[in-house]
Amino acid sequence: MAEMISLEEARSLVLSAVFPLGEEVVPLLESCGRVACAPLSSDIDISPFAHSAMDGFALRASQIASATEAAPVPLKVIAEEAAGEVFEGPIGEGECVRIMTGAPLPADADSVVKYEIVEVLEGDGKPGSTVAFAAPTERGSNVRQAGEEARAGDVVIQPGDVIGTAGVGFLASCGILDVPVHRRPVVGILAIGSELVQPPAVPTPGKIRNSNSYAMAACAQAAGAVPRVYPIVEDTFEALCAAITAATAECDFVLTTGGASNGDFDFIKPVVESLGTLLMTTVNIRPGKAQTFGVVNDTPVFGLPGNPAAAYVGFELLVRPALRRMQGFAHVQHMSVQARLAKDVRKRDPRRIFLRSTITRCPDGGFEVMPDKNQSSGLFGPIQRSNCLAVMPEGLESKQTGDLIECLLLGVPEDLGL
Ligand SMILES: Nc1nc2c(c(=O)[nH]1)N[C@H]1C(S)=C(S)[C@@H](COP(=O)(O)OP(=O)(O)OC[C@H]3O[C@@H](n4cnc5c(N)ncnc54)[C@H](O)[C@@H]3O)O[C@H]1N2
Ligand code: MOO
Repeated sequence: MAEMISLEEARSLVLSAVFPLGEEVVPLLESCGRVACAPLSSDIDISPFAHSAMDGFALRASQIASATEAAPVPLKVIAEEAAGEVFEGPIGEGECVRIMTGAPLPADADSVVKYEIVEVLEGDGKPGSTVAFAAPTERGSNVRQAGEEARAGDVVIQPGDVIGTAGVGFLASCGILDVPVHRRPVVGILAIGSELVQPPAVPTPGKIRNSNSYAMAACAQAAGAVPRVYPIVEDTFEALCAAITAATAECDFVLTTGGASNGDFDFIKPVVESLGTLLMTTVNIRPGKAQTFGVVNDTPVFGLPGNPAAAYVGFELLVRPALRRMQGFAHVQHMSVQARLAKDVRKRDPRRIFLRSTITRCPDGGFEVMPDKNQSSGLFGPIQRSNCLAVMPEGLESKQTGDLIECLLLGVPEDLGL
């Protein structure tokens, strides 16, 4: 096993060890944002019948083919048809039917002319009135055909499609209220560290509050997974072995923070190695080069570093893609854009550096990015204040104000304020 690997190698290693989970059937509303895992088809044509797209008059285009401003064609209104009603009668040569949007097109009609361009000659435009048409219309005008969107039996959502908000409506029109989707992974979250106390307890000297478990649970939830937070694990080989054994038996994916480096009390690497297969220990990124990954009890185990920012970055770059892959998503990485740096960045570490930063849109339509002044790997605050990670590539090349830099967007554009 190579000691330090690139982010790309690490990501493909992690992704090759995880697979889309099996099916669960969820109520339609809960399927939004989930990935379908079976073909879904409609039981009826959509729409079920040809209907009017306008409030107007239903007729045959041939009836008003000769209509001009100078010689409008008058027609008698013989009936009115509202949405939900069906007009079954014939429409004679000199006749038309007043029709509302959504009402079925009468069998004898092939077009609808909207109110606005029809003149009422006699009456109020309702049955018994006479209306005049001053221009011809095209056959099929203002008519939505039966089965325009789908025919009964057509597959409307394919396996692998992400069901969006409109997809929920589409499935409702198909009569589907129970949707088979890929299961969300249950992610066991374990904070390792004898120095940790559980909030809200006030730490005694030498102790700190366990904030990572909360952040990682939030990250897992934001990635679509179901977090299961376990008690703090003390820094001993035996305690960690027991905790990992239990969590791998109960979860689809296990995540730890801390104990990932080479200190005297860092046990995640030896524990994964002794219980299963250790696949990775170190990635060429900052913050967070200590990134352990392996498989125990057929369950992926990811050991993130203990420093909060290092754990966060490791999660977003390596764990989130795995959790998305397990839910069947084809796209597993954050979107990135190029932005102009708002200040000089000196590079003193050859690792690829992910700067906690704020990206904004410039008046010219481009983007500008300002790295937070505090890039300590021990802090959550700068990440809370940021909306992206600006990426300084491997090597020691610094960047100047105005240079373009890749930025990974952390969240949806509305939340990012872009
Ligand atoms: N000799 C070396 N020492 C260290 C190296 C190195 O290469 N050589 N790497 C440093 C880097 S980089 C990192 S990152 C850390 C990663 O180490 P660990 O994963 O073993 O992290 P810990 O030592 O357990 O903790 C680091 C730091 O974070 C605090 N922490 C831990 N867990 C939590 C939690 N759940 N909530 C809040 N804060 C937490 C912990 O108290 C420490 O302050 O190693 C460096 N050392
Ligand atoms: O892995 Mo560390 O985050 O550079 O402190």
